[in-house]
Amino acid sequence: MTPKHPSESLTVLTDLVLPSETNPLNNLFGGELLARMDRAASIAARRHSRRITVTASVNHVAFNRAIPLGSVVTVEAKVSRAFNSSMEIFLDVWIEDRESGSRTKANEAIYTFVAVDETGNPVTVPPIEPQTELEKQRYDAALRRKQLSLVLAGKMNPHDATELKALFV
Ligand SMILES: CCCCCCCCCCCCCCCC(=O)SCCNC(=O)CCNC(=O)[C@H](O)C(C)(C)COP(=O)(O)OP(=O)(O)OC[C@H]1O[C@@H](n2cnc3c(N)ncnc32)[C@H](O)[C@@H]1OP(=O)(O)O
Repeated sequence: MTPKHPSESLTVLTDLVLPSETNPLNNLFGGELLARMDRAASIAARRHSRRITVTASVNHVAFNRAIPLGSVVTVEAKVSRAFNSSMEIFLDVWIEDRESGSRTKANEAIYTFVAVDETGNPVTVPPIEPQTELEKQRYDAALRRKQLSLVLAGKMNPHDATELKALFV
């Protein structure tokens, strides 16, 4: 399969925070943000694989900054690494200052999607070739994160997690 660049899967979703989407502190409800990120990641995974894709795991979410009611929120999703049938999607979440238009990073997350056929069986996806420095950093660390996710899910024996173990020796 011909390799693709992360930029080919770039997905940008911009939307407002409405009252029905907030918690009692008038900030964006965490589950609403998870859903927005899931939608963006799903589209990025489809753009990379051109297949049906399903969420296999939410590997990391950092709610670093509360997002107030009325904010303009942009979720950016890109495939950071493709394995056999699975893809790691890196998400960056930005909020926009109403007056200056400047953007502040609010959150980030990492999701794993798997490409499947019409019967739900995993299928192979194209490899990825990172271009920018950030894309290369995210690509390099992705195997470690995949192994951690599989170990935590009880799908990999920690003894086989070579990349993960290398962190501690
Ligand atoms: C009349 C209508 C007809 C319509 C017909 C057409 C449909 C029209 C399009 C609709 C589109 C809808 C899209 C909906 C999208 C959702 O709504 S997703 C909803 C939430 N997600 C789900 O329901 C997924 C449920 N889980 C699964 O289906 C299976 O567990 C999975 C994810 C396919 C994995 O299956 P598996 O048997 O574990 O397969 P396995 O070969 O062991 O693993 C596959 C890959 O996943 C990786 N993996 C598995 N678990 C993990 C983990 N925890 N962490 C990291 N990696 C993992 C493996 O390492 C492996 O990676 P590769 O080495 O191949 O790269």
